[in-house]
Amino acid sequence: MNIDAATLAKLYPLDKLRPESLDQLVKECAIEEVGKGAVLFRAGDTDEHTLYVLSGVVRGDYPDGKTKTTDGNSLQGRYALGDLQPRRFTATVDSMTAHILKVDRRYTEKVITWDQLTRQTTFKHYDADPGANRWVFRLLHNRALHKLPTGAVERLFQRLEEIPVSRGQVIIREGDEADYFFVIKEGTASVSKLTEGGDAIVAYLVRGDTFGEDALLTRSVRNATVAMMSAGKLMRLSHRDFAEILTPPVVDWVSPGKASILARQGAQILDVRTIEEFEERAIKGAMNIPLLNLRDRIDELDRKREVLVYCGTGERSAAAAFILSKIGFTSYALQGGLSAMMKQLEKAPPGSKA
Ligand SMILES: Nc1ncnc2c1ncn2[C@@H]1O[C@@H]2COP(=O)(O)O[C@H]2[C@H]1O
Repeated sequence: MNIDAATLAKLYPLDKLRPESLDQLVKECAIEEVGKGAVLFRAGDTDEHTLYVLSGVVRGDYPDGKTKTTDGNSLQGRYALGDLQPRRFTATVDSMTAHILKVDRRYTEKVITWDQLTRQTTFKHYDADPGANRWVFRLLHNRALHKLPTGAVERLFQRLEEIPVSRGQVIIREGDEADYFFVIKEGTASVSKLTEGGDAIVAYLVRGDTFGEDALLTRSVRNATVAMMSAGKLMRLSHRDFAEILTPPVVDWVSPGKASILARQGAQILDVRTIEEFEERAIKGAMNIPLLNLRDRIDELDRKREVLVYCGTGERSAAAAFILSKIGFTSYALQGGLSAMMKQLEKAPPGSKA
């Protein structure tokens, strides 16, 4: 069974979306053909997907013994299957086969928010040309934004300010004070760092990519130079708006007490200070990836486990938690940094019941 925008347009609440939003969402959808007895989710599960029964029959068994049936060939198939989280019932395929459409719940929510926002006549960033809005859909893939409540996504788009940029223009210079966070609306940019051998390009950025968050979060100077490789447009967010809208929902702070519980439950402990600082004193069992190397060494972390990040005070760990969130890690930044954690460990060493 193929999925196209017309199929999505029959489903609630996707039927309200603009064609360009449906076209983007189609790319994120998967249809699975499953056989009788397959369990789609269990009561109590929490997961990232919204499911629709496109064909076949699915039985829902509630913990109290009640059951309900969803027939994909009837109107019921137009509504998401038991969309509350955690799941209220166990969903099992009851027909010989069923076709189940699966889509990332949080991405869908963000697309719906953007779509509704652009219908407001006061909204300044909507462009009737569908191609001109591609940066938005790419930006919405940024996993850090998935943590933003709907109101914050609206505020983010309202406060972004568009600026035209020319080829070769330096947007951020390594060592400068920080003022703005940027999203690329049109064009490409390079990120370079000063090395002993001169400037070295470390990354290329394209439409929908973001940059400039490190210095805002660490309250230090820019750690790289970002220059435009082509003319284009940037969207920028002031330091103040970044701190108000993006930092609180994206960076999850934990107290030393909660951090010890996370560590006991198997979270990876990541120290983002320099090698010298790490060698002098560190939390037992921690791995060291200095903040400046984190983007290049991300593969050393286990994506399936939570990451507890710490540094000296909390500022570098906030930036690290932001970088990790962007690519889908569940990460926490330790409030108060290493010394707060050391005090906690003296009170309750690992393995103790406290
Ligand atoms: N290796 C990298 N890959 C991608 N982006 C980077 C890399 N290093 C630095 N940056 C970005 O370049 C920006 C320079 O300014 P900031 O330090 O505020 O934030 C930095 C990051 O957003």
